[in-house]
Amino acid sequence: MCGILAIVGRSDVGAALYDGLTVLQHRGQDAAGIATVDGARVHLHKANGLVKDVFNTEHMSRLRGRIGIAHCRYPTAGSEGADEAQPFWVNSPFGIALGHNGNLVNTNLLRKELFEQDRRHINTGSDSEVLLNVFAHEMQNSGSLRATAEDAFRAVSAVHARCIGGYAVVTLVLGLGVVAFRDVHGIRPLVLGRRDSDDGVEWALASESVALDLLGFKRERDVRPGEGMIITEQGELLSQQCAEPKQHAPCIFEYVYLARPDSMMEDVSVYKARLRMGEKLAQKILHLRPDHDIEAVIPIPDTSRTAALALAQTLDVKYREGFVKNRYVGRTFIMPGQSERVKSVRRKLNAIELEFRNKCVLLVDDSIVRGTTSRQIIQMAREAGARKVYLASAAPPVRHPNVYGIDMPSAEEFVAHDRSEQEIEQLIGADWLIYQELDDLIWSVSEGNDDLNHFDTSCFSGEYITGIPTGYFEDLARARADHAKAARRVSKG
Ligand SMILES: O=P(O)(O)OC[C@H]1O[C@H](OP(=O)(O)OP(=O)(O)O)[C@H](O)[C@@H]1O
Ligand SMILES: NC(=O)CC[C@H](N)C(=O)O
Ligand SMILES: [Mg+2]
Repeated sequence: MCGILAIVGRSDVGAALYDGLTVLQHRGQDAAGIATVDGARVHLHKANGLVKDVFNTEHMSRLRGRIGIAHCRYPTAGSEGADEAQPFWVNSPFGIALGHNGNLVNTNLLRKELFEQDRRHINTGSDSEVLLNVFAHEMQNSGSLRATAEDAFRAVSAVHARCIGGYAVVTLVLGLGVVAFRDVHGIRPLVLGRRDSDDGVEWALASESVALDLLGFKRERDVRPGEGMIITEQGELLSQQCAEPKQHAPCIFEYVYLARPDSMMEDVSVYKARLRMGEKLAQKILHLRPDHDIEAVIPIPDTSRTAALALAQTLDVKYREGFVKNRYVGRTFIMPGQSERVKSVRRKLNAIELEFRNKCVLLVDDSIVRGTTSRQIIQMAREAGARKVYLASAAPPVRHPNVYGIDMPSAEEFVAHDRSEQEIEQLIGADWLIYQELDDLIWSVSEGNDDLNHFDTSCFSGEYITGIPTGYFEDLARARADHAKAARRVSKG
C-alpha cells in the first residue's frame, strides 16, 4: 500500500512533497521518489530506502517547480529494485510521470497488449509501469499536439476499461497539470485538499489526509471511484466521472492496519473505527466468557493500541503498556523477507517484566497475518512471567491473498491458512485466541459513514470484487512468495 501525493502550488513544492512523504512513510518503506515540473522540464529523483535517506540537500535543490508528485513504495509486483521505484516516467506523449498505489491483476494481458498492439516496451516487472504505459498510450491516441483535459478524461476512461485491480494514481502531464484517478471500486484511497494562499488556491491529493494536515491543506473530499480529476497548471480543478458507477468497496484493511489513526478515509476517522473494533472485540469476549480472568489488557505496539484501549475500557480491565517499541525500527509486516521480519520483532519490542509477572494478560493485535509477531510476543510475555497469555485480534483470520496493493501473495504463508482457530491458538502458543467477527469489523468502519456499507474484505472472506483472471493466484504466489523473493535476492548476489 504505497503512499502517493501530488501538489499544484503557487511556489516551489519540492520541500512540501518531501514533508508529506515523511508522514506517508508507514505505507511504504522500500523506496521513495519525487518528480516536479519546472517550466518545460521534469526533475525526478528516486531510490531505494526511507524518505530521509533517499533525498539529500542537493537532490532537493534540483527538485524545483510548483507542481509535483511523490511516492513511497511497498512492492507488490516485480522486484524490490531501485529501477521499480516510483514515480515512473515516459517522455512520449507530452512527458508523463506516474505514482501508483495498488496492484493490477491483469498485468500479464496488458503487457502483451502493450507490446503487440500498442508497440510499447515495458522495461521492468512493475504493474505500475504497465499502468503508466496504458495511460500514455491512450493519451497518445488523441493525436493532440498539446495535452488537453478532454484527452486526459478519455485516457482515464480507457484505463478504467482496460485495467483490472486496485489503483489510486497521481500523474504529471507536461503542459496540462496533475491528472489523478481511482479504480472503479475505490479500493485504494485518495483524498483531495485545498489551501488558499495569497497568490491563489493550491491543491493537494494524498493517500491519507494526514499528509494534508501536515501541509496545511483542508480536506475537501475523497476522489470518487472511477472519477478522473485534473488540476491544471493554472490551478483549475476539473472533474469527470470516467466509468459507470460500480459497487464502492474501499479496502477494509486500511482501517485495520495500513492507515495512520489520525487519517480520515471516506469520511471515517480511522482512529474511531479502531476504537469501535476494540469495543466489539470486548463484547465478544464478554459474551464467550462473562467471568473471564483477564487482569490486564496489553497492546502489541504500534497499531493495535487504539483498539486495545477501547477493549480494556469496555471490559473494565486495566490497560497496560507491557511492550516498549524501539522507535527506530520500522513496520515489520511490510518488510520484504520473513527472516528480516522475525528478527525485527525482537529488535522492535521489549517487555516490561513487571506488567506480566504472575498475571493473566490479554495481548491485543490489530491483525494476525503470518503469525510472526504473535508467536514471538506470546513467548516474550511468558518469559516475562505471565501466568496466562490470551491473544485477541481486532481483525478476523487472514486466510486469502490480497491482490489489490498489500503484499500478501501466498495463502500458504498465513498462519490461519487451512487451520481452525483452535489449531492457530496451539501453534502460536496462546492460552486463548479470540478473533474479531467479520460483520463486527465491517460495522466498526461503516458506523462512521452512513453511505458506506460495502468493503473489499478479500483477505478475510476470499471475495474479490474485481473478479480475478484464471491462473493469477498461482502466478502471484510463484512470483512473490517469500521463498521466491529470497531466491531473487540470492541470484542477485
Ligand atoms: O502476523 P504478522 O505477520 O506478524 O503480521 C501482523 C503484525 O504486523 C503488523 O505490525 P507492524 O510491526 O508491521 O507495524 P505496527 O508497528 O504499525 O504495528 C501488525 O500490526 C501486526 O502486529
Ligand atoms: N503497495 C503498492 O501500492 C505497490 C504499487 C505497485 N504495485 C508496486 O509494486 O510498486
Ligand atoms: Mg503491529
